Amino acid sequence: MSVVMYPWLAFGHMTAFLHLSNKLAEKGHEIVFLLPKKALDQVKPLNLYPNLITFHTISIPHVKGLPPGAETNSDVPFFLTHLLAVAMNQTRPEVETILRTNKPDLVFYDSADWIPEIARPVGAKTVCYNTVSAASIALTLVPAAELAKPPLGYPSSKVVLLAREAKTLSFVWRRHEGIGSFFDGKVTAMRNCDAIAIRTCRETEDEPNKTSLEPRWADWLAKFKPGSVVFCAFGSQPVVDKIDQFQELCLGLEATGLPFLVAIKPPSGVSTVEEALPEGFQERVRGRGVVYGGWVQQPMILDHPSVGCFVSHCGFGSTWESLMSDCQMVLVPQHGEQILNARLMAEEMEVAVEVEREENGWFSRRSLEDAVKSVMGEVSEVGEKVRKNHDKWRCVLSDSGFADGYISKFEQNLTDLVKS
Ligand SMILES: C[C@@H]1O[C@@H](OC[C@H]2O[C@@H](Oc3cc4c(O)cc(O)cc4[o+]c3-c3ccc(O)c(O)c3)[C@H](O)[C@@H](O)[C@@H]2O)[C@H](O)[C@H](O)[C@H]1O
Ligand SMILES: O=c1ccn([C@@H]2O[C@H](COP(=O)(O)OP(=O)(O)O[C@H]3OC[C@@H](O)[C@H](O)[C@H]3O)[C@@H](O)[C@H]2O)c(=O)[nH]1
Repeated sequence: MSVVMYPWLAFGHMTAFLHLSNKLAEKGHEIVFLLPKKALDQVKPLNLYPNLITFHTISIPHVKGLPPGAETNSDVPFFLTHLLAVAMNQTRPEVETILRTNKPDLVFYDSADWIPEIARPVGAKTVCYNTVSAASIALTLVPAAELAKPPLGYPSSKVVLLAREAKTLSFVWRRHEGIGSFFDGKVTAMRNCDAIAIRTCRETEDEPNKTSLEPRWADWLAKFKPGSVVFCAFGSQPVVDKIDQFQELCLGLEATGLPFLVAIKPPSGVSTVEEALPEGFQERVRGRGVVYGGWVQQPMILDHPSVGCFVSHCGFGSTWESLMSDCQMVLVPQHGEQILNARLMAEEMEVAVEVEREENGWFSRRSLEDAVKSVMGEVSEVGEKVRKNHDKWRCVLSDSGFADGYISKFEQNLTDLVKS
């Protein structure tokens, strides 16, 4: 089959689409992968089948209100995400031309809800591929009487939001000029496609990677004892918005006394992470702690023998990557969808520890320090419990028959869809 993929302009989505592309290419299918120019450097190394997966860069137009040159979510503050959706909508003519030229059998998309309208005339079937958890979809898209009330038949009493956390979902129904609401867009995307796919269960992020870890990090990590370093990463988007919370995070890691590497975007109001660091912090942690504002090779860092703990924001990509690693996991989710991923890991599967928050939703350096120590301490009941459960899950999820079964069935469904 020939397939075109056009994911939402966020790394968490692009990487998930690329992992699926690898699985389809492994079966011999051809993929044209559409993405903004700026994302190419990060996404290209994940391509395991360059003979079958071709990247095609799309020009993302400037929209008033977006930072100049913004092309992906990592260039855009969270509260302006809707403008990135406006920019993506303006790429429709370019994508239409690509579909007319390529005449694919299938087009995969998640956010660009107009894809079915331009795919149908060229005879292509469409798949709305959801890269976030089924729980997040259920709580945001199934209309319920109360905000974020789980719909009928929802299988968990633990993967839920507290009342104050549910308030963060108000953006779902907020209408924006020209694009309507997030809810409208997602429902249109789901209604008009020929098939809905959801990324769930065994993930593909544990693919062997062809490149090696950058020497600057490999050399730095090699200085520390096996399993001793805390790696903290908050995804590709700026998520810790407030400078005070950013500093609590740094101070909490400092207080653990362990070596640590943080990869995070700067908070609002500053342009580099260095400007936001607490006073005297760099001098105090020199030699054992680094806070870095650029892109790092996360899966490879998680795989490094010196790394023993992953402090994560619970993006769904990072959630799967941490599950497949053998790091202890500490969770500091920032938004509704990430909070649900955290509940799944901490409450339902009991493989991780979620950092406690105060009534106002903030976490303190002390709560972060406690959470890290609870999983890294040599004699810790909690640490032992989550490690044991995590080992069990990793074993189940890594079994090769497990993943292959899913992919083969999925490929068969796609073949039937194309023939139908
Ligand atoms: C703060 C607001 O953020 C903006 O959200 C965009 C981000 O949305 C993330 O997550 C979701 C994606 C999907 C999806 O692809 C398909 C679905 O059927 C449902 C969802 O739901 C969510 C989701 C759910 C709950 C929640 O609290 C969320 O924050 C998101 C996506 O992964 C991320 O990459 C996007 O950037 C939103 O546009 C809004 O304008 C902002 O104010
Ligand atoms: O420096 C970096 C940052 C990120 N990454 C990779 O980029 C991906 C990030 O994806 P995540 O899903 O974890 O997080 P993001 O915040 O980028 O994603 C976004 O879309 C997916 C949603 O589940 C998240 O809630 C949303 O924030 C991961 O595969 C991670 O390994 C790096 O390799 N290096």
